[in-house]
Amino acid sequence: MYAGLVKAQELKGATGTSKLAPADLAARRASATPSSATTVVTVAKDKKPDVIDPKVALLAELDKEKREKAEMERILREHSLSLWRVVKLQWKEWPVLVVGIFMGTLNGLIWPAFGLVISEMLDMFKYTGQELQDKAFFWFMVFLGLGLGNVVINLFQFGCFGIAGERLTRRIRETTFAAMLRQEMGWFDDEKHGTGALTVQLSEQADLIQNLTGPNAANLLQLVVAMGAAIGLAFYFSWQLTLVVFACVPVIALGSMFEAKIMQGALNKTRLAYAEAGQSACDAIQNIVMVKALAREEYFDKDYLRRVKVPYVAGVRKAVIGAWGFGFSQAVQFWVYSVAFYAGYRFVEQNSIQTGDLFRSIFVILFGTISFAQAATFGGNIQKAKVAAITYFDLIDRVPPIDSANTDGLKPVDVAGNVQVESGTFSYPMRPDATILRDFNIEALAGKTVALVGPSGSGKSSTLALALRFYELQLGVTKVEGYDVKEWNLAHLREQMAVVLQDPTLFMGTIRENIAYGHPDPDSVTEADIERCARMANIHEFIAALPDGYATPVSSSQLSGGQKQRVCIARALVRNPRILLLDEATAALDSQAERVVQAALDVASQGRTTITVAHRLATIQNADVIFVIKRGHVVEQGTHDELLAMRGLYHTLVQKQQLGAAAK
Ligand SMILES: Nc1ncnc2c1ncn2[C@@H]1O[C@H](COP(=O)(O)OP(=O)(O)OP(=O)(O)O)[C@@H](O)[C@H]1O
Repeated sequence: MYAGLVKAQELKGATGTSKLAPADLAARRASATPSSATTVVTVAKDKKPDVIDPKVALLAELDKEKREKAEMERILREHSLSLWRVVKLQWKEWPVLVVGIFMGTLNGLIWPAFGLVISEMLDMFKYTGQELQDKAFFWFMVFLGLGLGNVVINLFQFGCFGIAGERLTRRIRETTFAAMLRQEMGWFDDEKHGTGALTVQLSEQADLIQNLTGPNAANLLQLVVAMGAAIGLAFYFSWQLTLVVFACVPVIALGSMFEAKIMQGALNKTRLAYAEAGQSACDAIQNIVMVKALAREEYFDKDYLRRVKVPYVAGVRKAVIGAWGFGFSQAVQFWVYSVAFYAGYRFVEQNSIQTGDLFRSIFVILFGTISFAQAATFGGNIQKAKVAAITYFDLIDRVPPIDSANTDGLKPVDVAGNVQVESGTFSYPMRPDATILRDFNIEALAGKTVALVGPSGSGKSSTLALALRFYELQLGVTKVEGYDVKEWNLAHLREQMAVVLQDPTLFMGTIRENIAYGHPDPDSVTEADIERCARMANIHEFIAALPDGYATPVSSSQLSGGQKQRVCIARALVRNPRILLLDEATAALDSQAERVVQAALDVASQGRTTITVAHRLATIQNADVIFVIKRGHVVEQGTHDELLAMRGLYHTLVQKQQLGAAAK
């Protein structure tokens, strides 16, 4: 009774935490010790689901944008991008690119040429009768031809650059993924290379790099050619007038920049103001009980309306400023023409240029700008594209210290399965200051079953990772079959081993595929092999009873944890490994599934070296040698009986488990 009251009060005290902002609550949960975590979870159950504060979310988003920008700037500062390498990336597509470049050049010429044609065409009105009719028909045909040319040119220009771009994307994705898979485990431990970051890199990087190539390159080419041709022709017809127009360019550029700046500032203000209004609504909804109890619905409604007015005003301001800005930047263009025409008139008056050249020059610039404007959609985000290209080249250039693409190294045959770690000192690359194993020695003789036991975090799983050469010792040596693992051919080393982990990992595909790809050459695995391994893993009957048998996709088969684990054991067996590594293979299962899986594992370990990590000591009693590990050091070793007789750590662990079992 008393205990119950204390507990009730503890819970009440804990409800105070509900006052915390959601972010704080989340942070507390994340850092909570197991016992305090339980309390917080209880509180969370009683509480309404956390509402994400829109202002906090927006500030976090703005902060993220700021950090991403800073990181981008850092990458751009510290690395240089060789444009030549980007060009070489597209090398293979040169036939389509040549066509695309040719068409892009023509496309850039089309509008300045049109300007020229118009100015020439105006000339025809000085003719009359048949002559005028002939000229009119001629220009009719010219425009028709220009239209048709436009269709063909655009088709080939964008088609070719588009195809080249898509091929490039595919190649970048393939090479990126291959480069990722090639990296050592330590690389994956870095939070920069977490699953989320890598999948985003895989999906976005190629598209971003395309901004430096593909259709964007087509646009850039068109833009350069259009401007080049327009300026060249304009200069040719009247250099004086062209210089006058040039003098106005900074005004046009300033107009556009001014507009963009004001719009961005207004946009950020509106976003923040909306977020603040949202925060008030969010507060009211989160505390709806109190709002209703106080009958303050109207008050909160008015408060919300008052707050929404701020972003409304900001929005209207933005629209008006935007309209002014747009109008102004358009007007500037006309003002430039007015200056040009007036200057033109003065030049004609002074006889410095002919009227015909004045028109040619003005029309060429006028229509050249149209092409420029069309192509100015080009850009995407060049900065982001450059960062993506730098990151891509960095990744594909990186030669990992433990390189799974390296085909060198020893390939011993007739491996018996001896494993040793001698005087090992080890820390993980991402935590070099934390020594995980110290003066660590274990030996697993061929065909024997060796167990690693000890408190959580003592370094048992790390030992298996060393045998697989996922990581390397800083001091000492890990040997397989008497050879340092560093001397082995990496793929061949791992082919000698199979791993069964605590959480069964099955991949997309059928049960058959999931078993077969355990083999180094999955295509060579026969139906009989698969069935034999499934029988040994004690899962054949179950699979055979499924409507599609081994062809059942694992996603739809709804396998239980124990069944999945047995499929994993079959997959391990199909490799016919000399060394079987079991890392808490039955720990996630209930006792009935554990028995079945344990029986499968007992069969699987026959005739091969087995190194097993286990918390449940009952499962490793029959091991040939048990190593008891404490804080990265082997403190006891021997058989179950020998260790019990020592009355040391192993004895204590067994006693604890027996007590635990008895208590249950
Ligand atoms: N990839 C990693 N990077 C950095 N530290 C790691 C990594 N993996 C494990 N560790 C740390 O190494 C120590 C030993 O971990 P290991 O998994 O080998 O212990 P364990 O004895 O198998 O523990 P458990 O029984 O709980 O699985 C732990 O402190 C763990 O936090």
